[in-house]
Amino acid sequence: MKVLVTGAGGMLGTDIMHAFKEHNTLGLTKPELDITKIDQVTKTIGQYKPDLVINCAAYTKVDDCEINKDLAFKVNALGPRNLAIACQSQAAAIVHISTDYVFDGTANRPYTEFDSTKPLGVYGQSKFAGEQLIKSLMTRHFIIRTSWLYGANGPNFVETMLRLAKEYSEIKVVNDQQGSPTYTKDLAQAVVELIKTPAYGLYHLTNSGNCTWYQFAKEIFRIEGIDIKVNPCTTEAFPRPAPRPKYSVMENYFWKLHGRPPMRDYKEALKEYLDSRG
Ligand SMILES: NC(=O)C1=CN([C@@H]2O[C@H](COP(=O)(O)OP(=O)(O)OC[C@H]3O[C@@H](n4cnc5c(N)ncnc54)[C@H](O)[C@@H]3O)[C@@H](O)[C@H]2O)C=CC1
Repeated sequence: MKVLVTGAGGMLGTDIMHAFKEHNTLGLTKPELDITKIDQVTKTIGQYKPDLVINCAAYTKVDDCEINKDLAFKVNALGPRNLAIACQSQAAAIVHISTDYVFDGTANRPYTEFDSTKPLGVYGQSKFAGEQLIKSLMTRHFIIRTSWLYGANGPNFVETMLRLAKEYSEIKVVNDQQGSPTYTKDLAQAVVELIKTPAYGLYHLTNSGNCTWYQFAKEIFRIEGIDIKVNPCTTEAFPRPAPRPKYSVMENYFWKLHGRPPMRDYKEALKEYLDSRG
């Protein structure tokens, strides 16, 4: 299968490239293909003629999106639209990555793919607009909502905690936001499995289990044997420009209905990630 990966230099994009190395895969970074430029997108996809495009490109700085609203919608909504138009005209399928931030976090049980969305901030709004544009412009789409990503190839929460532990003997971490940390390597492997069938549609895909950021930090330090005092705090005590959902655990319901075993527990995935850092 001929595959084209956008945002191939990003955290998930790099692991997607590894996972798809058995395929005939071309990865393009932002300087090589800017998804906001419709002419570039249609030309590149028209020339390469992929069977599948995997869109890992996004404007992911959640707080910056609040200030740079136009850029957020350009990259996260019009970018996927451009890809959808080009894919549709070349009869290519698309995998598009979306986010738990499409939810407002007021649920008291894991969100399924059937639940209503209500993004709280610009990032979530722009990502949701991207989902809608893809859905309305092409049928052969896999839209994957994932959450709390970490992996070898980008700044992430795990690396931030390990850095802070070198600088401080005591830190505070938010304990009233709950989600499912997900290892980019596991997500990339799940994408490999998913695209084997034409079971198009919307999927929630995360590692199993859930925690607060505070509990996630405690688990990182436990596995690493790091002695640091971690104090739980509220979101209000740690103000950020963009609002975050308090609860964004997602049931991987369609994945389950599709007959797939749950992705492994986040603690097991986290241990493998930490061990791989040496
Ligand atoms: N990091 C996280 O915790 C989560 C991420 N996601 C989604 O997962 C996907 C991958 O995210 P990450 O790998 O973490 O992000 P990342 O920021 O590491 O990678 C995104 C890549 O997109 C590229 N990019 C930005 N604007 C572009 C443009 N106009 N054209 C082409 N490329 C462009 C960047 O250069 C970067 O390499 C994104 O769709 C993101 O919204 C979803 C949930 C959680």
